[in-house]
Order: sequence, then C-alpha cells, then structure tokens
Amino acid sequence: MEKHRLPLPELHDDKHRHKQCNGENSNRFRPPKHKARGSYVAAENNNLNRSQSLGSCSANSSQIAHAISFRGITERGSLGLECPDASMLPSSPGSMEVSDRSHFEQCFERLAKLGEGSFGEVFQVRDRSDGRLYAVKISKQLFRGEQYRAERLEEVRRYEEFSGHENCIRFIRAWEQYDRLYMQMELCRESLEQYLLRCRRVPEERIWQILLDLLRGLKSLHDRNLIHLDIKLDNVLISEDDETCKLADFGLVIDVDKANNHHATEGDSRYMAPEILQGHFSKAADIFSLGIAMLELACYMDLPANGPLWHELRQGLLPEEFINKISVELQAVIKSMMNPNPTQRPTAEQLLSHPKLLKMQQKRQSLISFNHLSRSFRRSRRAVWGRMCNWKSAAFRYIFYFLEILHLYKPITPPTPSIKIAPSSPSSANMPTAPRVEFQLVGSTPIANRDCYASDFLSGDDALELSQHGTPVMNVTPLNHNQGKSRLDLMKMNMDSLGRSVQVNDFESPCSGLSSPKVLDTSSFRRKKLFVLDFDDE
Ligand SMILES: Nc1ncnc2c1ncn2[C@@H]1O[C@H](COP(=O)(O)OP(=O)(O)OP(=O)(O)O)[C@@H](O)[C@H]1O
Ligand SMILES: [Mg+2]
Repeated sequence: MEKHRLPLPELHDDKHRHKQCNGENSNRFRPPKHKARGSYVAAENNNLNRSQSLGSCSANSSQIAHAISFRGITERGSLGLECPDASMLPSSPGSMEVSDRSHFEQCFERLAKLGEGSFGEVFQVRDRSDGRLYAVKISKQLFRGEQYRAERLEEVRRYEEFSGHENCIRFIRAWEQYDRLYMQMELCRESLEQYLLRCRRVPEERIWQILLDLLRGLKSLHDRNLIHLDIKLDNVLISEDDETCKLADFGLVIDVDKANNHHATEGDSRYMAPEILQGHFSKAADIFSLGIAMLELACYMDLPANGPLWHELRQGLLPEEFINKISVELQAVIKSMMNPNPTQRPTAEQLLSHPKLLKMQQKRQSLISFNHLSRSFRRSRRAVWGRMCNWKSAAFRYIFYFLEILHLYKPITPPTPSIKIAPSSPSSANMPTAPRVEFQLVGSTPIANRDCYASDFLSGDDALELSQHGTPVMNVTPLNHNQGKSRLDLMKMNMDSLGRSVQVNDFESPCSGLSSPKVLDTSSFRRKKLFVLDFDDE
C-alpha cells in the first residue's frame, strides 16, 4: 500500500483536519459551482431581511403569492414544469387584496437564520396559524429567466416527491412571490456538517447508523432512476426528535438519462466523483459522494476542493493516518464506495445488504415491531379493562337485584341533603317552602384553609331571591355583623355569620359522627382525587 502512495507534500497532521469552528467554517473552500449555481448574487441586492425590497415592487402578477404544487401531476413534461398547480394565495387570511407585506411575512414570524447555500437562505420561522416551528428556504436570486425559475420549481417537485420517505426531508408547501421561491419544510436540528463540527469525534456505531439512513434515502431516489448529485454533509439534516438523518437539498436532482444529455449541474467539488469531470453522470457518482462524506465524518478530515490530494482520493489512495483510526470493516466499505471505477462501486441496494447494515436494519425493524406491539397491547388492555369494569358492575347489579327479590337485601336510599333557610327578612317571610340552594364552587374562590359553612355561600336577601329563580350566586361579599364571634357559638344559636337563623335538616354529612358541627367541608372539594388516564400519543 505504502509503495503506491504519491508524495503528499501538503499533508501535515492538522492540515486536513476540521479546525475548531467558532460559528464560522473558515477553513473550508466554497467549491466552484458551475452553470446556474456559480453565480452568487451580491448580498446587498439580496438582503432578505429588508422586507421593503420584497414589498415595494410595482403591482404586477409577481406581487401576488402563488402556491406551487405538483401533487396529482403524474405526467412529467420535458422539465415536468409546464403545469404545476399554481393557485393564488390570499395575501392575508381571508383577503385577496395585495398587501404591502409579503405572504411570508404575514404567515410567519422569522426567528433565526439556519443556514445559507448557493441557492437560498434558510430561516427558522414560527407559523402564525398553528404556532409551530418550521424552516423556510427563500431563493437568493430573483427569477430573471424562465430557465432559472423552471430549475427552482423542479426542486419543489423533488421535495414533494420524496417528502414521505423517513430519510428525506418533509416538505410542507411552496409558493412564489416577488420573483422568489419560498419553501416551507420541517425544521431539523442541524446539518451533519454542523454536527461534525460540534462533536468532532463521531462514534463509529453512529457512523454506521448515519450510513444506513442515507443509503435508504439514496435508494429511494435511485429506484426512481434519479440521481442527487449534491450529496455532502451540509445537505444531510438531523431530525429534531429522533436523530434520524435525512437527505435534503434536491436542487440538483435529475433523471440519469437527462443528466447525460448535458442537463446536469455538478455539485460540490469536494464530494464530486472523478468521472463527473468527463461528463459521465451515474448513480455510482452519488455512491462516491456518500463514501467520501463518510470518510470526512469518520476521520474528521477536511476534504480538499482541488489539488494533489483531491486526485489521490479519487485514485483510491486514502491517507493512512486518517483511515487507520476506523475499523477495518468501515474502511472496506468506504474504500469500495470510493472505487475510482464507477462500475465497480456497490449500489445502494448492495450496500444495504452488508452484514453489519443488515443486522442494524433487523434490529430497527424488531424495535419498530416491538413499539407497535406494546402500543397495541396497551390499547387492548385499556379496552379489556373498560369492558371488565362494565361486566363487574353489571354482575353486582344482578346479584343485588336477586338478593332484593329474595328479600335478603334492602337497598339503602341515601337521604338527599336539603338545607332549609329560614327567611330573615319580612319580605321573604311568607315563602311557602325554603328554596334549595345549590353551590357552584369556583376554583379561584379564596377560602384558603378555613372551614366552610353552608352560610358562607349565602350572601344576603338579594342573593337568596336570585337563588329562588335558579340563578347560582357567586362572589358576592356579604356584610358580616357577627365579626369576632366564634362560628361554633353561632352554630349553636342556629345562626349564620350574618346573623340569620339557619336550619339544617336531614343532612347527614360524612362528618356527622364527629363532634364538629361542620356542614360542608369545601377542602374535600379541592382534595378530590383526579384520575388521569394514560392516553397514547396517537
Ligand atoms: N429544514 C431545515 N432545517 C434546519 N436547517 C436547514 C433546513 N434546510 C436547510 N437548512 C440549513 O440551511 C443550509 C442551506 O440549505 P440548502 O442546502 O437547502 O441550501 P442551498 O442553497 O440549496 O445549498 P447548496 O449550496 O448546497 O446548494 C443547510 O446546509 C442547513 O444548514
Ligand atoms: Mg445545500
């Protein structure tokens, strides 16, 4: 191996290692981009923070936001873009008039900038309609020509197409306004590039998992005869909730046949397969890009954009001081993926049948099945328990019913508590029967730790009259003429705290056996036990 190695004059120990990142990826080249991708637009002309620049265009059709969707369009045209479903979006919910504020500004609150590529700036936003967080990618360049617009819309089509796959980014919707494309998608935690710069050493077990995720995502593209052409750490995003790696940035995705008819655009030169230089585009080019990305991830190696090392890496000569750090098994996989001959590189499907990856897939599958099983078990246990409770109560009811028939059991009807209030004012003296007073306890009633008496809920004559009409009386502050007197003494006199006489009849409180003359203990209302049912997420 050593004798085949070319001299590596620029390769010093730290030369190709990722330098510590202080929020800036300073030691990395921006790769040369070709065709449409190469032209960066001057930042001062494209500052998306200046909302006026978006809102102050003269009134024309580009001022109105148009939704873009290819869903339901099965037939692909030459670019497949002839008839996307571009319906007009209201400038604000419920209105179709042109507003000064863009659809983006009306629908979202911009929270932070997540990243920037050659094509767009990506913002973390909060959707005003559902309050959730999303990512919105806004194209940097204005739609100057139909070709450029068509390329951007093609990206929307791809995002939409792969949105359902668990290893591809979830797309929500897209629209165009003021000659820019807006794409709303799921918010991810970070890109794999950011993850590497943060962690520096990624455990090998994690690298295998990432490789598995990306191979699965890539296979879904290759199965449709599509190639990604821009696989790199920056275009892989890590899901917010379960650490799954997802392929993103479908801006260069193209049909293999079309790619070889000079329609393709080259991706980042650091990840570019050698045959791309000869204009040969294939699925194997994606495998090479993924292989070299895994090398970067596993060895924390800064990939060259050009120069001698660029060529060595494409001749199958991997720097030993880096590659020796990883297991022989992973080395072999990376080397096979970076084979200089594209026809000898394994396909995504072949790689997925690698024993290590197969084992991981089986493990994942069994974990998924276990989760499904335990969820359905919990659900059925709850259903059975509910049914059992019904049967139990029905059985008891029948038993008591038979016992009652056989005169072995006499049902005890609980006495209904009734509180009779003797009218204290002459106006209410000739009432035929005392009204039944119902209390509605409100959580905020400030009764702290004190004992509570029925009389406490009565507020005077007016309140009493209201209660006769069935209106519950709450939060009325009564005048207390007996301040300073013991409640116990008042109760002995059958008086309430306002000096009215109170009769308490037929009321058997649970505390009646106790010496305390308490009528109601409201603290028991507050101590009432709450049964919380454990529901599934679904
Ligand atoms: N859904 C997302 N959630 C979180 N961050 C994101 C998301 N989409 C993109 N980003 C961040 O924004 C960066 C740029 O996004 P993207 O790669 O889509 O733009 P681009 O202009 O097409 O880039 P490129 O230069 O690769 O063509 C990503 O590298 C990533 O860091
Ligand atoms: Mg990108």
